[in-house]
Amino acid sequence: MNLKSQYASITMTQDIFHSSLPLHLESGEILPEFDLGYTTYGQLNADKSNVIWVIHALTGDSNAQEWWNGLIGEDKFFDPSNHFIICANLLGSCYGSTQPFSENPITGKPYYYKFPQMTTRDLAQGLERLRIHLKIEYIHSLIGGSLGGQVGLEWAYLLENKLKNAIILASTAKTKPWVIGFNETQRMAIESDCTWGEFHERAGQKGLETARAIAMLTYRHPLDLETKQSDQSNKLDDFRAASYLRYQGQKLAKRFNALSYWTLSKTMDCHDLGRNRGGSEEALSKILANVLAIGVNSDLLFLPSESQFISQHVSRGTYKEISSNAGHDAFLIEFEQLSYILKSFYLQQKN
Ligand SMILES: CC(=O)SCCNC(=O)CCNC(=O)[C@H](O)C(C)(C)COP(=O)(O)OP(=O)(O)OC[C@H]1O[C@@H](n2cnc3c(N)ncnc32)[C@H](O)[C@@H]1OP(=O)(O)O
Ligand SMILES: N[C@@H](CCO)C(=O)O
Repeated sequence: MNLKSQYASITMTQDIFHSSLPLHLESGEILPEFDLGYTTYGQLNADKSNVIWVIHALTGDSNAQEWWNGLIGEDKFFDPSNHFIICANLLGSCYGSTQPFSENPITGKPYYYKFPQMTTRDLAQGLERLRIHLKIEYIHSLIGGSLGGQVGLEWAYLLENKLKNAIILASTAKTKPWVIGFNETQRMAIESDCTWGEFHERAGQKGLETARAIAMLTYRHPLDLETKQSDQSNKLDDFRAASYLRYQGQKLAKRFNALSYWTLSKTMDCHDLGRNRGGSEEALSKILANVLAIGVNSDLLFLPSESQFISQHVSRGTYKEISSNAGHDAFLIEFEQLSYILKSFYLQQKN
């Protein structure tokens, strides 16, 4: 299906890939079949060398040109006039891919709370199926931040020499207890919603609001809130920071569901590139692609040292840092710095 692009000259397609073959998950469970919603921008060039594969973060979707609009689009760093850009909605997420509200073909009913646990390795396997389906033999660059970076690392490991560059932003080779702890507080918020356990798409939505409010405090830096959410008058209540977090919670709950959120946060928790591969250092050293690991100086969730670790242990690694008060989410916001970092990374390869 072709959709009308906001740019008349650029081709944009949106489709759903259906895999009728089972996906054997790391947990030992099996997903009998699955869908992946995906979007492409631009066209594959004659020598099939211009594929840019974007991997979204926790609550993103496949419309990469919308949520990464400072990086992807006409005259942006990744320009669909030159690149064939693909982004697929990750397994477990609710934007066109198989997720807890999808029908389990074995029972004929939605999975709901019995949706299998998925790892970032499983999610990468899902993307690999789509790559094969699209007959893409070579990926010029994959790029992803946070959860998208975790999946990106797993996929870079699997792709071996089918990938030239992996750009991993604000992410990690193995999820630290700090992040698992924050994710657990968010799941506790969801569990405390009295509708959690019910069998409908709004189950746990109030809890999801609280979960997102907690998460926002890990995606921002205290200085960011200080700058944007300080109150001018001598207030005793109704602080801006409070309404900001409530608003952010409501905003997410309108577009996401608690079961997908739960599933993907569990996926993030058990991310470990080195599992059954001799540890993180060993696994990183086996990645054949050039790896650009980008940290954010104010990231309180995935620390810059975790991105440095990635760059130090892959065989061809570069580390760059975004300087920002925005915190973790700077990778979704600081487009100018990001474009500059990417430009210097690709230039360095030519020399
Ligand atoms: C269908 C879809 O949307 S698909 C998925 C799109 N999202 C993704 O892909 C996930 C990645 N993106 C993100 O996480 C975010 O969009 C980011 C990080 C890029 C930017 O976050 P934002 O929420 O836009 O930025 P910020 O933290 O500055 O908050 C601004 C919002 O808070 C509101 N706000 C700011 N201060 C306050 C306050 N004191 N009280 C209430 N609301 C406030 C603003 O009005 C604004 O609202 P809006 O989003 O309705 O315009
Ligand atoms: N803000 C990101 C999560 C942090 O990487 C998202 O909502 O996808």
